Amino acid sequence: MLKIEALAYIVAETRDREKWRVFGERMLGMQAVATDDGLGLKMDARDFRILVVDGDADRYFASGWQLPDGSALDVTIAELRGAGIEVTPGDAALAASRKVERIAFFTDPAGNRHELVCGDTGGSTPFVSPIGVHGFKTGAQGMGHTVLPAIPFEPTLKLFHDTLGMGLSDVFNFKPAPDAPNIRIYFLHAASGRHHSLALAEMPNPAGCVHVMVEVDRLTDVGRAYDRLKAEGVKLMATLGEHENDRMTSFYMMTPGNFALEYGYGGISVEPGVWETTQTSQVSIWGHDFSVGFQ
Ligand SMILES: Cc1ccc(O)c(O)c1CC[C@@H]1C(=O)CC[C@]2(C)C(=O)CC[C@@H]12
Ligand SMILES: [Fe+2]
Repeated sequence: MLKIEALAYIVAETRDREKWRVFGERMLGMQAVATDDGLGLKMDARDFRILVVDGDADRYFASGWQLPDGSALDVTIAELRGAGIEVTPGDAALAASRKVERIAFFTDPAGNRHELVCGDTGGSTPFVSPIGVHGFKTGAQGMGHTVLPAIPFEPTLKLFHDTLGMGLSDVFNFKPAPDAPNIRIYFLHAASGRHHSLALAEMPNPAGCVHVMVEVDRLTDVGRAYDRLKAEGVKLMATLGEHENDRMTSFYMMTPGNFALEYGYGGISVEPGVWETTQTSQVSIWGHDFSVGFQ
């Protein structure tokens, strides 16, 4: 049974918090806040949606998944254990770090760390962007989506689709070159109906994440962010474009965590249990030139 509501937060590890602070405020337009054990980037009333903690590498660390309450968390833990996944209850220090009532974590077959959480113990001060971004589209649909490396693909998909019950919104058999083998990218929704909260990509990634997507509530703020790239010295990974599957208008940039971030507007929602899986035939209906990322 699908209990996961949304991607609540992501955690990155860093050797240089200051780089993330400048990137978060000046490039993304989020609010930097000091937390007990890291740097938080605030996108809405929640204390943070991106948490940056100290580590010995600059990479993605974990995905935080929202459960509605403690009993949903217990059920989800039991389902994972029933499928042979080892789940560890988090202690009070970990719950305090993430500002949640309860937390448990597990590693998927591809080696990605996931945190299951319920309850928000942080504050609820309104979001005010330091550079005038109007707002991020979060709420019940969470902070956005994450695309994780998924090799081996089948058991990783099985965990999220069969065991956790996330719905398959769209499947993509991506051909990087005309004669190259297919790379599967499968897009999964949670209960709140964001077109995808998670995508599993059949490709390795040394930083632990292919990209994270955040959505603003005005197209103007995507355009303004695009304009800021050069001044902030941020590397463009894909030009502006609109995806065929979720109709998101976005561009991609590199983060201080060595994974990409998609900054978008206007993605569609799906109705869980009703939506029938689509098969996308192209990355985008216009734009999204990924070749710039390799220059
Ligand atoms: C195809 C697609 C639909 C909706 C999305 O939100 C979305 O991020 C994507 C693109 C996924 C994918 C990626 O992130 C890594 C680089 C990829 C493999 C490409 O080179 C094209 C498609 C890209
Ligand atoms: Fe994306």
